Amino acid sequence: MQIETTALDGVVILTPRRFGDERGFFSETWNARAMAEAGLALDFVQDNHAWTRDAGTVRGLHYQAPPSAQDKLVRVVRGRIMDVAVDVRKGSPTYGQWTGVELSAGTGRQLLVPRGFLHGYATLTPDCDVVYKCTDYYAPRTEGAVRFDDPDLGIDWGIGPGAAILSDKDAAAGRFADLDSPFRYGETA
Ligand SMILES: Cc1cn([C@H]2C[C@H](O)[C@@H](COP(=O)(O)OP(=O)(O)O[C@H]3O[C@H](C)C(=O)[C@H](O)[C@H]3O)O2)c(=O)[nH]c1=O
Repeated sequence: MQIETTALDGVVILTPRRFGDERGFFSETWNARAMAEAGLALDFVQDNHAWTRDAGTVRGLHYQAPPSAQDKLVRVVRGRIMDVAVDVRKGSPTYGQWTGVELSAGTGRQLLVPRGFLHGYATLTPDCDVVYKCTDYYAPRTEGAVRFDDPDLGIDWGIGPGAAILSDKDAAAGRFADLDSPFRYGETA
């Protein structure tokens, strides 16, 4: 498994090895021992699968607050997305900064988004299947959300200037400047 760091400490790109042959390929997309050996021992308890019909759709930016904070391991099994993490750990030297990584079925790249980060993605193709593992269960009452197009964040989602397709919930999300993040840099609980 190849591991690449990003500008945000803790947000890492994982690319599992693919064994190709005349039939296609085989890949171990997650291996607890390999992750632990890489210092990424995470106890995932929930797998998610989101199918999105149209390109130009944005899901996010969301987090779940402690005690339901989630680390997420995101990958794409059909199509291509721009996967984005925003640092919302108070006291972090990269607080309010974002990183975007293209994930696709073609590359098999995965993004590890730890607790303490807002997460969202934009679909760059129609008919996108995104699957991701979480280290805590769904707890909607603990959810925090920020508008994907907040000017204070300045995220380039790779979907051009046209209106993004959003859920009503995401369209009503608040400003980053109004966020009272429950996360603090250096705290893991
Ligand atoms: C997240 C979630 C949702 N649901 C139900 C609740 C709603 O009836 C329906 C759609 O939920 P929502 O609109 O919150 O889905 P997304 O907009 O894709 O939300 C996700 O978007 C970004 C990318 C994230 O990282 C989070 O995992 C999550 O917030 O699925 C569940 O039953 N369990 C869950 O874990």
